[in-house]
Amino acid sequence: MIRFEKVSKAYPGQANAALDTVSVDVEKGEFVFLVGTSGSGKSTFLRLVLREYRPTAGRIYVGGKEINRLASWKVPRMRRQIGTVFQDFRLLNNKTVDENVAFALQVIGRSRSEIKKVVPETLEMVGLEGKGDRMPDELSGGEQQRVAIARAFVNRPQILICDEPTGNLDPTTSVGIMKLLDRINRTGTTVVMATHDAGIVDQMRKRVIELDHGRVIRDQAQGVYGFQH
Ligand SMILES: Nc1ncnc2c1ncn2[C@@H]1O[C@H](COP(=O)(O)OP(=O)(O)OP(=O)(O)O)[C@@H](O)[C@H]1O
Repeated sequence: MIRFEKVSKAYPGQANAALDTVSVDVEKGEFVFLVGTSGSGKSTFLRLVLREYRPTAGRIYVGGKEINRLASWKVPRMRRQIGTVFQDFRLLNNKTVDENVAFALQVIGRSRSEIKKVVPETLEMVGLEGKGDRMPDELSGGEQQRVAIARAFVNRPQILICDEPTGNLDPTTSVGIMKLLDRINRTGTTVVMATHDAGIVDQMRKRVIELDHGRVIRDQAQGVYGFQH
């Protein structure tokens, strides 16, 4: 589903590459944690999958297509198969919960009748039934993140990319969010999640890819956060 072949990325004016000859293969339906100290390249990896940047060298395939060869006008369609969830939720604060989730479908041209059906279903799935009329600032952090996940998942993308989704949440709330991401993964969605949350990584026992100075230094099935050497 996601394949990096000897991918390097150097930002302009930076002496060291943010990613250095990274080769990784993520199969459809996998759940993968990306770990590593601050600045090790996790966000750069995720942004390359979204083609927010192009690599300096190497090839990236998403859903079998080499995304760097894709014409710019095809990029929005490619991104539709990828949902994104961030640490800071990124909700539209002047819109209700319903509107936030519906918006993701409106921009891809779904019909009003479909939106009316799918939005409540998705809110129920993330545990927010009955909260569609609330504004984001009337929700807890955990609930806001559930809205963000509903919005990311509402068009049933093949891939969910999460950049520190529990970074602003307390441990108990984080466990709830991880259960939800696990459920989404079980529907067949590939999940790639960058995190500093050792407790969660150790609990979930999923594949762990560790980056250090832009290089993959560990790729472990059913891994833990900090490997005992
Ligand atoms: N837009 C940019 N321009 C220049 N350098 C950048 C840019 N974005 C990231 N970098 C550099 O690339 C390297 C990797 O950064 P990246 O954000 O990918 O790390 P990270 O592992 O996600 O870190 P964190 O855990 O703090 O989010 C760092 O040295 C960073 O300073």
